[in-house]
Amino acid sequence: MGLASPPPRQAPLVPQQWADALDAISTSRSPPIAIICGPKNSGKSTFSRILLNSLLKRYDRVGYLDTDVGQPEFFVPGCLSLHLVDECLPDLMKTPMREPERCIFSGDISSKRDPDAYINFIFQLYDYFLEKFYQSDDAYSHRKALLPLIINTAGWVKGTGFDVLVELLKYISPTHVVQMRISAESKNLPTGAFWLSDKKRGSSKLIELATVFTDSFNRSVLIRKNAHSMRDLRLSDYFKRCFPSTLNISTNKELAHALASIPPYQIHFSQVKVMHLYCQVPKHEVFYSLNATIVGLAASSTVPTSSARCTPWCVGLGIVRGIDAKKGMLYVITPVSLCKLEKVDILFQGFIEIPTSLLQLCTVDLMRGSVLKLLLLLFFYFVINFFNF
Ligand SMILES: Nc1ncnc2c1ncn2[C@@H]1O[C@H](COP(=O)(O)OP(=O)(O)OP(=O)(O)O)[C@@H](O)[C@H]1O
Repeated sequence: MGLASPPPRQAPLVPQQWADALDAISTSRSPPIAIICGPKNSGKSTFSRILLNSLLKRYDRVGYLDTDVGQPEFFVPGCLSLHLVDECLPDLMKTPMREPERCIFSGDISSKRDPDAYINFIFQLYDYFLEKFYQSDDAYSHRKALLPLIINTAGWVKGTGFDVLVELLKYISPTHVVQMRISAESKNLPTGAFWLSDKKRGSSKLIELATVFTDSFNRSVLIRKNAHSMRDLRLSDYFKRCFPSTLNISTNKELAHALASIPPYQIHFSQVKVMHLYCQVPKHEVFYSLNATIVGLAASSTVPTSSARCTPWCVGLGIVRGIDAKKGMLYVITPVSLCKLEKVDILFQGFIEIPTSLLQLCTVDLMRGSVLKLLLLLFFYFVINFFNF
């Protein structure tokens, strides 16, 4: 019987069709490279997580390429990241934040603004995975253990998203393509190997899966997530890492106060190059434009030399808390360790916004400081004037 409104669950439902697919992928002879695609909210992430745990029964480590910049699985919004997971996920309904093996700052929560750059970011992460973890090393008479890879995609079905997916599938040529399908056919991807021209025969195994929840008319019931608040939550969780875990920060208010009082890193303008990813900023405004924004921190020394289209790896995010134009200083808060930070010489700026709850409270804190200063100044002004009089 179908479920009209699925209740919140502690563990995912794994129907037989899903179980068979998991079995087929995880017992394949060579380490699988599986791409999971299909409409939004159709269960791609849930299936990917179950697959991850399933593969960890056979492999010590599993690669996970997170391409959804709007709702990332393991890292922060605006980043594409490659993870090497070596422990089963304890909770399959949500994933904890993880430090990525490699990360690229795209600076946006969608691929639409610059699909070409976005595709190149995925290729760069994939090429890195292939080179490091998917090539046997016969020249040294011992074989590296190859790792399987899961590539979870955003809900790309139509328009630019569809074109991005086609490019991705052509380039990667995965061993398995898992396609989630819902009952509304017009919202699904085409069936079969839609990314290949007729003449070619692909080697990928195609698996089509139905979503798990249906109503009494057998129509798919999709559980929508609040993407905006999930992004804010991820960013808050990330910046909580600026503090020791022993410090009990449970509300956004506490986090905002803590962020407002932490001593920031001081970076001289001359130490960094600012790269605006989606807009041009007049030269004299470049540093001012960073004030109160989130930036991607990267080091030019990390640009992979293998390809012309490569971008420097991102080591993490920072909040530019203030700018002192006279001293030529930027004040940045970040959980990135000092040894990584020392190599950072690029600040990427895109459209990743500081969660409003943090921004308002930070501003209130800063304003409170300014108001106090103003009151003191007024007080001294009146005292001086009073005695002069
Ligand atoms: N097998 C399942 N068991 C329990 N809940 C599920 C299952 N599949 C999906 N859901 C629920 O449906 C919602 C959407 O699932 P999920 O996040 O996996 O979809 P998605 O296709 O990855 O979405 P998006 O494209 O937005 O990233 C989630 O709340 C998830 O918990």
